[in-house]
Amino acid sequence: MRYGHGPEVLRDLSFDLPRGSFQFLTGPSGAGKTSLLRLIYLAAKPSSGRISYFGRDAAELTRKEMPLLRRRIGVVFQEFRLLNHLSVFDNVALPLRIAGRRRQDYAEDVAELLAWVGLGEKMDVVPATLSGGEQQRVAIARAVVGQPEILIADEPTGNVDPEMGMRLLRLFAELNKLGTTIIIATHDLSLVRMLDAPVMSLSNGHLHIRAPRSQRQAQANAAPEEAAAETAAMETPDE
Ligand SMILES: Nc1ncnc2c1ncn2[C@@H]1O[C@H](COP(=O)(O)OP(=O)(O)OP(=O)(O)O)[C@@H](O)[C@H]1O
Repeated sequence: MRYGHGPEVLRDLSFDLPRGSFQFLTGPSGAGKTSLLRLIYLAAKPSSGRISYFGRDAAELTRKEMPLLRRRIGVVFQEFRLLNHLSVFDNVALPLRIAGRRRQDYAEDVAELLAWVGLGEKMDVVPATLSGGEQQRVAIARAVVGQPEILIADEPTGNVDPEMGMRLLRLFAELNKLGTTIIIATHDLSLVRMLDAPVMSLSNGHLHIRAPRSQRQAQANAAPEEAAAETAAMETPDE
């Protein structure tokens, strides 16, 4: 991927996000994490190469199919993208309304989710009156409320304290247990260590994927020398 005639920001990437998997995406600032998430969300097109979704080549999706596909994906953007003419409650309920659900059927779920992210008292205010961390939690609640098939989150805990960060990670882990495929970009390695998940690591536009901790430990027990060599080869500057 390149922007305009600029240099390649991502190159030689090839990977699958297996259905129901959970992965972290890490890498230094400017490594291309947001660009990769934008490709995955189909908000940007690869300059060359192919992305396929649920077995379909993304380039072949029609104008009608694209919004339908996006409804199956929940996204937490770095800049939140909340609607300021709607209350916090209505921002979170928006994906359900778009999906044709009735207010009386979802009101309780939305209120419960907002209470879980610590915003039970702020349901009726507009997002502009909230702090950055509170707005981030509204964006997260909106992304997860419809139990999307895929959740893409760009630094979803960037503006909250460590305790809330762990709470949000638990929310993502619960969603993953219900079957949602999750990819979370983060600089926060303490978050990464909390889950036994694979870590996709970007550096200078290249990607490498580190297996989950338990898998690496099992390998180390089975073949200690090979595992040590592999670990040395995969060591990255951010861990
Ligand atoms: N709209 C754009 N136009 C031109 N170049 C861009 C644009 N967006 C990003 N870039 C460049 O692409 C590279 C990767 O940026 P990207 O935002 O994907 O990195 P990142 O890993 O998400 O960084 P951070 O952790 O700081 O958010 C950077 O060199 C950046 O300058």
